Amino acid sequence: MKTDPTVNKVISLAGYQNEHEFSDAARDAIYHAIFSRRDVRGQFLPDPVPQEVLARVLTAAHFAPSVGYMQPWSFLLVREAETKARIHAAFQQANQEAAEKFEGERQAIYKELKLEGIREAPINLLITCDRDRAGPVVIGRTHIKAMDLYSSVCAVQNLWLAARSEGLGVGWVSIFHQQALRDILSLPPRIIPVAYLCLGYVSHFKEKPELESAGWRQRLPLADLVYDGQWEKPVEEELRQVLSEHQARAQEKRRF
Ligand SMILES: Cc1cc2c(cc1C)N(C[C@H](O)[C@H](O)[C@H](O)COP(=O)(O)O)c1[nH]c(=O)[nH]c(=O)c1N2
Repeated sequence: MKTDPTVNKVISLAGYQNEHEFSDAARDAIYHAIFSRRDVRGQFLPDPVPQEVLARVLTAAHFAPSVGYMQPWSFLLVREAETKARIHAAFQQANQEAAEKFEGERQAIYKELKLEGIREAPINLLITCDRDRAGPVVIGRTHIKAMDLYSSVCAVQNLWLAARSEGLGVGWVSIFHQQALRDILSLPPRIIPVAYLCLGYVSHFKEKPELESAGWRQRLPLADLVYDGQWEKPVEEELRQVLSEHQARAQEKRRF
């Protein structure tokens, strides 16, 4: 393989665009994980998750980017049935309150949705953010304090994708009063409960987001969300078409 410095491209029969890109198979695997990842609520199997597998997905989470390399996350494993039952009761209370926010047919659909797998998933995992992990001044967080929270969310996404590649489902449950999680899991005040996740092997991964299948909400057209230099100024038609085509390919699980 050779690099043509004038165009900064690798010239090779293998069809690589540049010397840093993954092989086709590796790249396909990354996109496959992204497009086939699902929020899992109702398909958990009781099969135990081997420690090796759990260690791999937690390591993936720990290698997420973080503001000022703060690594504000911790990973609180919840595996005892009794603690899960308390968490589930907290969910049920909050979920009842949430259902009341919708009216008529919308409320009926809401009540039909299964929005957690707390008791069925063998592992529940709380990913947190320690707002004091790296002292009062953190590179990149001086003006926007929420950057540490965003960093913990990056860890969540790493774990979610790694889990998909392991055949493990992940479901995010956020229908809680934060104080309930704090009380049940003894979190000190500086610790923010960022993501309560249900984790385990699954009978199957659904093709589409469950909220899409339930008619709650559809995936938005990407081309309408990409702007050109100014808020809501559309990009050129050619790029809009390429974006639409890629969204269709992703939805139909065709190769990129
Ligand atoms: C911050 C956050 C919080 C929640 C979620 C996600 C995220 C990112 N999601 C999952 C959400 O409904 C799901 O991601 C979308 O419906 C899209 O589906 P897929 O994840 O693509 O399957 C989610 N799902 C659920 O059943 N109960 C919940 O409380 C939550 N909470």
